[in-house]
Amino acid sequence: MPSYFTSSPGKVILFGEHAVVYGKVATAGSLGLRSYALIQTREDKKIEVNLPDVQLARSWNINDVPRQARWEGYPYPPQSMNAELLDQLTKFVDLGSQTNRSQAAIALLYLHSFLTTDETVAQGYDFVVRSNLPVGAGLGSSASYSVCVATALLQLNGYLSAGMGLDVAAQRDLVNQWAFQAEKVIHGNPSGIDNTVSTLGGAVMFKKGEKIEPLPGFQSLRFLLTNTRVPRETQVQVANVRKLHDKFPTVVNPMLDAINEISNSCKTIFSQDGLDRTQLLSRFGELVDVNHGLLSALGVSHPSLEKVREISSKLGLKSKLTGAGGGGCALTLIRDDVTSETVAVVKQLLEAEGFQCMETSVGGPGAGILTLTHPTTIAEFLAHDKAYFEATQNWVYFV
Ligand SMILES: Nc1ncnc2c1ncn2[C@@H]1O[C@H](COP(=O)(O)OP(=O)(O)OP(=O)(O)O)[C@@H](O)[C@H]1O
Ligand SMILES: C[C@@](O)(CCO)CC(=O)[O-]
Ligand SMILES: [Mg+2]
Repeated sequence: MPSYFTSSPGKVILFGEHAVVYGKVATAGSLGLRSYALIQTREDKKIEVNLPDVQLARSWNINDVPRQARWEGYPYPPQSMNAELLDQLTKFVDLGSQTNRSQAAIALLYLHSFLTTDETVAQGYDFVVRSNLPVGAGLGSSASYSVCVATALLQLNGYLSAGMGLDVAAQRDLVNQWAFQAEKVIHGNPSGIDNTVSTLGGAVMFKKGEKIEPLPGFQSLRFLLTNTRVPRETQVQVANVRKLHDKFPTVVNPMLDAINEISNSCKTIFSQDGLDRTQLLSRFGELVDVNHGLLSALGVSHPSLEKVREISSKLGLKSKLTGAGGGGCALTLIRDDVTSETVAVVKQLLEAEGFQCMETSVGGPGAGILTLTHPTTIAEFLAHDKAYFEATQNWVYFV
C-alpha cells in the first residue's frame, strides 16, 4: 500500500508583492514554517480528505469525481484553466459559502481530475494536510498547500517515478506547474511567485515567465514576522489593486515600475563591491520603508500593519507588509547591531497589541517527499507534533 509524506515551505516576499502580478520583479525566500501532507492508497475506492486547518473532513466515492481525458501537453498541465470542470467540482463539493474549505477541496479535486490513474481509481486514497503556517496571513499558506497537493498526487500516481524519464529539474518543474494550477483555483490570478518559492526553496528574484534567479547572500538576513491576525483574502486584495490600476493606469503604472526598481536595487546592494554589511543592512531597511509606502499607496495596508510599523520604528527598525496585505503579516528587518533585548521589547509591544511574532529561518529547502516504509493512519498523522516531521530523516528534496 503506497504511502508518502510530502512537505513544502511557506514564503516571505521581501519586495515586489502585487507588482509581480503585472510582470515586475519580486524578491522572495522560503520560510522554515512548512506544511505536511500524507497520501496513501485505500482499498474501498473512497477519497478520504482531512484538512484540519480549514476544518474539512470529507469522504467521496472516487468514481463520482470527474476525470479528464488525456490532454495536449501531458503530463504538464493544459495552458488554460478548465472553467467547466471548476464549475462541476464546485457543485460536486457543495460547500456553499465556506470559501476556505471549498477552495482547498476544489483545488485538490481539480488536480485529481487530471492526474489520477486507473490504478488509483481502483483503490482510492487518504489525503491529509496540516500546516505550521497561519492560513491566509501572507506567508504563502495556499501555495504551500498547493505544492503539497501537487507533489502528493504526482507521486502517488507515478509521475515522479524513474519510468517517466524526468530528471530532477523536470520533476520540480512538473510539481511547480501543477501547484500553480491549484493556486489559480484558490487565488484566481496568481503571479506564480508563491508556488515557485515553495517548490524550489531558497531565496529568489522572480519575474513572470522568466528564468528564476537565485538571490546571493540572502540567507544571512534576520527578520521578525508579525501576524496581525487580521484576516484577508489574497484574491480580494489583488482584485482591489486591479481596480485601482484600471481606473488610474497612468498613476499606478509608475508605482509598479518603482516597486520593480526596489527589487533591482536589492540585487545591486547584494552584489555591490565595497559596500560593508552595515551599509547593506541600512540600505535594505530604506528599501523596506519605500516598498511599504508604495504598497500603502496602492491601498493594501491596514491600520494593524501601520501599528507594526509605528512600534518597530520607535525602536529604530524598518517594517513592511508582506504578501497580499490588507492585514496578515508584516516583516521587520533585524540588523546585526540590534540586541536581543531590543528584539524582546519589540516582540512584547507587538504581542501586547494581540499580534503573534515569529522568528523563522529564511532560504531553506523547498518541496520534499518521504516514502513511508510502514503505512500510517490518519489519526497517527494528525497526532504527530511539528517537531516529529522536522526530525524525521530521509526527506528527498527537489534540489
Ligand atoms: N493548511 C491548509 N489546509 C487546507 N487549505 C489551506 C491550507 N493553507 C491554505 N489553504 C487554502 O489557502 C487559502 C488561503 O490562501 P490565501 O492566498 O488567501 O492566503 P495565504 O496564501 O496564506 O497568503 P498569501 O497568498 O498572501 O501569501 C485558504 O482559504 C485555503 O483554501
Ligand atoms: C499579492 C501577491 O503578489 C503575492 C501574494 O503572496 C499575489 C501574487 O503574486 O500572486
Ligand atoms: Mg496565497
